[in-house]
Amino acid sequence: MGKQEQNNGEAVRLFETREARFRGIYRVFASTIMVGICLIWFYRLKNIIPRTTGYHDDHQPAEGRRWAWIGMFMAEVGFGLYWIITQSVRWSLIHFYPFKERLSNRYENMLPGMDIFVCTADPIMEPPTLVINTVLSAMSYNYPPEKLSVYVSDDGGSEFTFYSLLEASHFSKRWIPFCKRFNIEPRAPEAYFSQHYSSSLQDNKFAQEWLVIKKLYEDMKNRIELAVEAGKVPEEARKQHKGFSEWNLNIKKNDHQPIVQILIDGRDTSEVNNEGSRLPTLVYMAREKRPNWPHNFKAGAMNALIRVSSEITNAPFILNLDCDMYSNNADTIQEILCFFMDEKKGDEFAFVQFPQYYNNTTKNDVYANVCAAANEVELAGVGGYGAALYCGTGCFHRRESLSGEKYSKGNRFQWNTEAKRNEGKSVNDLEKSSKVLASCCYEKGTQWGKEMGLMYGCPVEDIVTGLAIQCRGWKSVHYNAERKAFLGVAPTTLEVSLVQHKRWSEGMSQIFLSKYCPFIYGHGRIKLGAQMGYSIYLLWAPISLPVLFYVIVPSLCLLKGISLFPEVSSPWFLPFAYVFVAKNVFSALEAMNCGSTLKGWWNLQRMWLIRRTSSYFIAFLDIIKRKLGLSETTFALTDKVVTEDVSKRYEQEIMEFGSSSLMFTILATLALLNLFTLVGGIMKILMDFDSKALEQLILQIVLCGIIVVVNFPVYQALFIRRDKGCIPSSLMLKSVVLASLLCLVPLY
Ligand SMILES: O=c1ccn([C@@H]2O[C@H](COP(=O)(O)OP(=O)(O)O[C@H]3O[C@H](CO)[C@@H](O)[C@H](O)[C@H]3O)[C@@H](O)[C@H]2O)c(=O)[nH]1
Ligand SMILES: [Mn+2]
Repeated sequence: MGKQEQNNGEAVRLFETREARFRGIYRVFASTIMVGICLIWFYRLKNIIPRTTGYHDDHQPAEGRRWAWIGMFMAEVGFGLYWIITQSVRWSLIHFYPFKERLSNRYENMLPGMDIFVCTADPIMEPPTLVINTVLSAMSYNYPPEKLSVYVSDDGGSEFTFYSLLEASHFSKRWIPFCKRFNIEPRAPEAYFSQHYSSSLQDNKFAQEWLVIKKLYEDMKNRIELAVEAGKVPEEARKQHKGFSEWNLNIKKNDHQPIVQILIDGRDTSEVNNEGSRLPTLVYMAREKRPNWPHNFKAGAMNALIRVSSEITNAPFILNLDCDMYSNNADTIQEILCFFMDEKKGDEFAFVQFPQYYNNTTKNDVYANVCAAANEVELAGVGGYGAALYCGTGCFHRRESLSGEKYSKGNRFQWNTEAKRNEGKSVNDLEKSSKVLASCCYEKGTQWGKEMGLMYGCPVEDIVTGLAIQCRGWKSVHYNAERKAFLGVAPTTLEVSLVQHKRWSEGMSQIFLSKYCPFIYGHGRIKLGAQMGYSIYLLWAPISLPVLFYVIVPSLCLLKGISLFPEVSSPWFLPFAYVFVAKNVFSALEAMNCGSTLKGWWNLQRMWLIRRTSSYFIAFLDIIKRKLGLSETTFALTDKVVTEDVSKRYEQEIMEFGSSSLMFTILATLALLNLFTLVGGIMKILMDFDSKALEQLILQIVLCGIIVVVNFPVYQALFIRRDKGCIPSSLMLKSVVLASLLCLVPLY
């Protein structure tokens, strides 16, 4: 390598990009589907006022059929256009590969500072032990500790979170040297100790140490859990740190003064770990909250963190983590610096986003949390246009771009390779000046939340902020590392998963309808492919409408004997069959190529249907309400703790219903409707011995049949299961009544 470096005269790149394989073949294949879609549209248009010949000549309700037909056409136009949009990301897929050895050779002693932000919001839904696991994994990166700082934002304003951080700061003195000496992974103790067992240890010295550290961890965990249970931090711990005095006033989650406490001051050379090497800085922050000040949820927390960290360490790079996501690879920082520090392209990059993976996914991923193809194809594809989406966690930012600066060509960034020293300022001084930055009124009259920092007013602050950064001229990277860089906690019940998707789809479609619509705001600023790529996500909510139509109307028409598709013997049958089969076979192959199982793909199809008909549809209604000024932005936090009963069912991949939310009513009603119409429709044909009808209705029977098969777990939860996760009988009654009423709707 060194030789080549000399020969070329110019520096060797720190990363490379590679085009995905088989792109040519894919383009041909995609074109055939496009032809199929056009044929379908043409067929619908050509037959828009259907001739009244053939089957049901005299008694087929013509008007009803006409409207159903127009609806089908519109739904298919919707699907087709959406499909076209999803092609943007597959058309020119690019992958990134960093060379971290080259980075180490070249910049060993010139590495920049790194500030790591961890957000938490509620000590019950996000237990303090979860938070400190993330914090400990971040503190033990293979990175010079004097350049590393971890900031925790606690929107719960909880003494217990503070207490557990204090405990973690002590434990880190043993944990970090242990991690580094034996080079263990992952460096979140909970995950590490649950994956490795002492019996498998070969090395004696390691085994001894292992047992000691494990004991230390468990003792610490017990102390924290006991304190939470007792509702009181032990007195002797309270005496250890002045910071506890902040809670003397008996503060409330949504009403308290700003709190900033530096638990470990990285400048302090006496703050050393067990082996005498330095420790990373560790800061606790709970920004000021007052009932009449909007706090803007996570975006508000992140902006306060940006300011507070600029006062204390001001590192040029920032890693943003949610408290439920630990680092799974201790070398990640070196890898992403290959992008940022590349001599040729590095200065363009605002952020590097890693895909979200989880440490609690089951084999077939029953709630389709991972969606391998989305990570490896779709998100990577948008990244191929230089516009990877910012997904809120597992993302490394350049401080300038996150704070709102525009990109300007030729602007070469010089950063201090030493962390900000703040000579002469004591910890107390720093805490005092930081508190001002974390107060409610600090942002008044500033650009924070608009042009600076993360943007306010949207439940997906991350996506809209990333888009705004790109529209200021920056590029971003989607990097799917070979060893997963971060692992988070995925929802383990259907309801939590649907609530999360509702927040996402609502937030994203809000962006589409706002001035930040990628086709308008992004026009001329980001590539057309990137605008389309964004829209795959921003159109989640409206795509629920054609899906709902397709799930309800063809089935109802089947029951009434109204044919909406060409008959089997007609040549027009072919485009329908081809598009449907080819698209699904391809998506299954793509998913399996990305590491999903066939059953995992099947589960994804089910979740696809469930989300679109429930979460996305309700989100769509809420967006309309919001446009009419009837509702405000909220952020429904996802619960990270479940009872043992529930988590057992999750392990067994049994779907968890068990509550009577509106989403489940919709879901059960649609499932029953399709069951009724399928049975009713087939019986009618059989009783009439009507082979012509069978031929005309076969596609509807297939469609309805597939919906029924997909919904199998719903019927199980309605009629067969008796555990706590089944559908309550009140909801069952409600949905039976609703589905029957729908079946009675006359179609004239
Ligand atoms: O008022 C709030 C609400 C949330 N959070 C934090 O935001 C993070 C994400 O919340 P979570 O309930 O876990 O939501 P998810 O759906 O898992 O989050 C995904 O979607 C969010 C946008 O909707 C992004 O912000 C997240 O990074 C992304 O992981 C967590 O660390 C929370 O502690 C706050 O700090 N303050
Ligand atoms: Mn989360």
